[in-house]
Amino acid sequence: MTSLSKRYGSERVALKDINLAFGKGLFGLLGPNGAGKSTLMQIMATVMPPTGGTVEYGSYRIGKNDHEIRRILGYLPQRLGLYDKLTGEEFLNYIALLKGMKDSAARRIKVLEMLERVNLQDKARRKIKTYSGGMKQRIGIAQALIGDPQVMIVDEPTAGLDPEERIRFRDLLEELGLERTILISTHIVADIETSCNALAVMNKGEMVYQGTIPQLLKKVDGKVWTGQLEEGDLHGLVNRSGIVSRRKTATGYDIRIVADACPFYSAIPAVPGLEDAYIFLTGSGHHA
Ligand SMILES: Nc1ncnc2c1ncn2[C@@H]1O[C@H](COP(=O)(O)OP(=O)(O)OP(=O)(O)O)[C@@H](O)[C@H]1O
Repeated sequence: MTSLSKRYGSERVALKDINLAFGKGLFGLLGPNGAGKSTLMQIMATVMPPTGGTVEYGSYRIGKNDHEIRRILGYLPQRLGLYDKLTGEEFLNYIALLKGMKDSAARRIKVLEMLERVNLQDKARRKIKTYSGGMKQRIGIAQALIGDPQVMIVDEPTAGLDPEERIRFRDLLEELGLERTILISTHIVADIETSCNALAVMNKGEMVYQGTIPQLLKKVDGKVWTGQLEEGDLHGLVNRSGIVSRRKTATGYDIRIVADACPFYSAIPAVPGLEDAYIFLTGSGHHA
């Protein structure tokens, strides 16, 4: 994508001059709420036109070849309207029909294959309203997979999932990423830390980083500190938006913070992690 931009009305700029490229595998799009991730994904999924710039899938271009693009694309939006009264199997059958699979026998085979792929074959005949959050997300992935897309766009898929479901879902995406391009957006660093090699970080409509995780970690080398602060000293801290974590102790706080120089007298350098780099780029730390 080249020089992509999006304005809502005349005032709100949701995307500013975004340039991004990706190949096969899992690609993470990380950013705080309101960064513009959903806007970017909706444009990529041909759901909404950009105000400027271009998006290309090989030789196809958004706005010109939308029909062709939709055939190679699977999309799981942030809020997928699921038909609660349908069973998982009925829902997938309906989506397959919408995607143009007219032959009912072929459709049935496809639906069963998808249910197995996301490990919901045992729940196929249960109504979606009885599904857990994780199961709903997996049926969401199954619907996106019908048509065997080369590219999948998955918007904040782990929101509202418990830790166990989150890991299971991450494993599923990792497996699916072996065969195709998957773009996954999240504001939770742990969602992409172990599974994505390449990532982009967005903040306030701008792309503030694009590259690999090891390259990103190098940016914060020597800038991460840990130490204890007395209760009253916390508010005197200059770079509070750099606070990565803050844990209350009997006498004050255990602090982890990103700062160019030693932020307080007892702070010692720490080995950087992705969360530190994310706070460094977006300044979305725990404002004390
Ligand atoms: N339909 C809309 N009309 C006006 N402004 C919008 C619209 N949709 C999004 N925005 C604004 O555009 C900006 C980017 O929103 P977007 O939903 O793309 O961010 P996000 O990174 O996906 O965050 P979230 O995870 O909270 O959805 C925000 O300031 C948001 O308020």
